Amino acid sequence: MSAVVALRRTRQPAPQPARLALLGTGGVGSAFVARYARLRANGTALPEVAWICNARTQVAGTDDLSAALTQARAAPRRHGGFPPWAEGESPRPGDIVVDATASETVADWHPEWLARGIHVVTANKLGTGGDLGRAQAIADAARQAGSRYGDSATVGAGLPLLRSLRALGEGGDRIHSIEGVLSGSLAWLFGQFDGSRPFSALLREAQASGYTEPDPRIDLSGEDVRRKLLILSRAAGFAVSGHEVVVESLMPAGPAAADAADVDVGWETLDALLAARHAAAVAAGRRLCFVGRFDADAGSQVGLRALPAGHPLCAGRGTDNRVVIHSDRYRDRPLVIQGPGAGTEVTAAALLDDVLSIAHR
Ligand SMILES: NC(=O)C1=CN([C@@H]2O[C@H](COP(=O)(O)OP(=O)(O)OC[C@H]3O[C@@H](n4cnc5c(N)ncnc54)[C@H](O)[C@@H]3O)[C@@H](O)[C@H]2O)C=CC1
Ligand SMILES: N[C@@H](CC=O)C(=O)O
Repeated sequence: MSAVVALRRTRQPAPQPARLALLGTGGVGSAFVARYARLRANGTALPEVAWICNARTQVAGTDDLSAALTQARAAPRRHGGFPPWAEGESPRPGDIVVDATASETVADWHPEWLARGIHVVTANKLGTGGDLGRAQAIADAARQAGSRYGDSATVGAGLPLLRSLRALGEGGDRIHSIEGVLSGSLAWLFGQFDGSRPFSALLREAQASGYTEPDPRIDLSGEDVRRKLLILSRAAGFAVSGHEVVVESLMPAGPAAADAADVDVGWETLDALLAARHAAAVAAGRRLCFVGRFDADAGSQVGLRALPAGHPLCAGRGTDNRVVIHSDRYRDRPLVIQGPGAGTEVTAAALLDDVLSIAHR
């Protein structure tokens, strides 16, 4: 006769629903809130936004997210001290932090959150495109804690670049090279620049359209492309350090040395410089393209190139990124991925795609 032993069950607390914390209420953060509200209104199940934060304040999420966003954006400047979100209630395991800042401080928190079981979704490239140690700490923390790192907004504003590289690696392919136009703002600028309007005027337009970094020097110095190339090559399995990427900067000395607040002051110094490069390229039947290249054997470079007008890298339009990947299976004919690679709306959409993929897993 068998005995059925009733085991007394220890009562498990009901799992708490995941919440969202949005850090950053600039162009991308605001577009995130607008898209979030649209998706919710259409019936998409999304975690509640518990906090909206920026460098100045933290506002509790309410049903009226647009009002919470307005309140956060209107908060007065603050000087020194911990960021407001670091002083309040912490997210708990299972929550999702969305990083729509360009902040080193916030990027430094990525490994810490992941280690605590908090998922991170980011447009901020500094987490995996900056210091190699931090990028490795992010990967280790996510693996050990089982938390997720949504990074599709960091390169190509959500184009299927990182996921394609990872799929190739998982399928046993070694990546040979990754080359392309990786800056949406510079693609747009060099596509528009025909000598009829000063480069500085176009730059201000790109800035107003939300294509550039908060500090456009990050684009013009090639730093943004260096970060993206590092993110891509690291995702392809190569432990590349920033100093291994040879970068040609477009920055003239004046704006390079200016305070961030005065950064608009010297853009006119770019005009003559780039007009001369443009005229020389046109005279040779070429087009200016700002290109990043990672080669598994020959290293990495970033810089402005004058390419034959029919060159495959010149085929994009507007803010298009165009990336050419060679791997074991794509040895002779590469995989080519092209599409809009900058802009607050596509970037916010990429962030929400990552949130949805984590929330609905
Ligand atoms: N604009 C685009 O096309 C794309 C942008 N990105 C990335 O998105 C991020 C945001 O870009 P934007 O919205 O244009 O910048 P933005 O300058 O308009 O906004 C940045 C926000 O971050 C906040 N912030 C700064 N330090 C903070 C801190 N310590 N704690 C909390 N909040 C802090 C600021 O208060 C501000 O609200 C950047 O990392 C950028 O590289 C990524 C892909 C495409
Ligand atoms: N400033 C960046 C924005 C997206 O990453 C770019 O120009 O591509």
